[in-house]
Amino acid sequence: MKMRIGKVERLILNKLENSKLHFVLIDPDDVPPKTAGRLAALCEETGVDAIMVGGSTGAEGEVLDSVVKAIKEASGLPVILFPGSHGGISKYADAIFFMSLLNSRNPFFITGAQALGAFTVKRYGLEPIPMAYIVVEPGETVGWVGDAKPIPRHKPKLAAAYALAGQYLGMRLVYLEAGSGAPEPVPPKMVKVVKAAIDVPLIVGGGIRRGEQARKLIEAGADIIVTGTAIEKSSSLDEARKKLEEINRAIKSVCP
Ligand SMILES: CC(C)=CCC/C(C)=C/CC/C(C)=C/CC/C(C)=C/COP(=O)(O)OP(=O)(O)O
Ligand SMILES: O=P(O)(O)OC[C@@H](O)CO
Ligand SMILES: [Mg+2]
Repeated sequence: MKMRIGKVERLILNKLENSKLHFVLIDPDDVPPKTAGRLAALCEETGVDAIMVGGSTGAEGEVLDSVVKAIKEASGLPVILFPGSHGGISKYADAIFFMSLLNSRNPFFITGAQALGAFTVKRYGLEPIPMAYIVVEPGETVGWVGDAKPIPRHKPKLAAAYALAGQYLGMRLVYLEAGSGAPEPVPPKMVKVVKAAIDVPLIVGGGIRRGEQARKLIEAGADIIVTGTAIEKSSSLDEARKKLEEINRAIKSVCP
């Protein structure tokens, strides 16, 4: 049997040779297809590297499909599913973060949803990208829904231990999540300690609203920054453009 790295993962790895990356999360529960398409086009224009689609609640079925389709029609960016369960799978996407919430108390979020979704991913020909998902305080909706035991903000070594365990289990990405809409992002000190422990790329998301925060996280060792709320909640497309430009500039200003 030959295990192959897929197209989207290869693209991410190639891009990481030259710069740090910015992914934007669109939640189909909050953003209708037309707006999702407009935001995706804006993301492409301003230099965002990929679009993630998902949500803890309600991002399933027709609602999910129509948002993924609208994004694919409006932009050439890779669309990566960010599922809250096996319900969050759409055949119109390019890839899926095949994630395990390593610090959940509930086996459903560690291996259960994955088993229930595995054959759907295969049938749709989606590219699975194995990812260790670690929820840090406060964790917000995903911490509650995913029944996480959130990593205390002042215990970076605990996060590093989960991250390294994820790598040793074969996961090719690590995602540190403070929770969508968190008042503060994951502490840069924690990012630094996690990065020093692992060899796979590190994604950081949750509560990142300003370029300055993104820059500090990148300087601490993040490879990919995820923003959702900051873009989603912009009052107009013009505001969203300014936000995207501010955060992209901050991310790309740090040399790899
Ligand atoms: C790989 C497969 C098939 C399933 C994985 C299932 C797992 C492990 C999910 C982890 C737990 C979970 C509920 C993740 C959801 C992550 C996500 C899409 C967060 C987006 O933000 P929201 O939590 O929707 O925030 P708001 O409600 O504030 O928008
Ligand atoms: O909405 P925000 O706070 O940007 O968080 C994005 C992402 O990390 C959620 O999974
Ligand atoms: Mg949501």
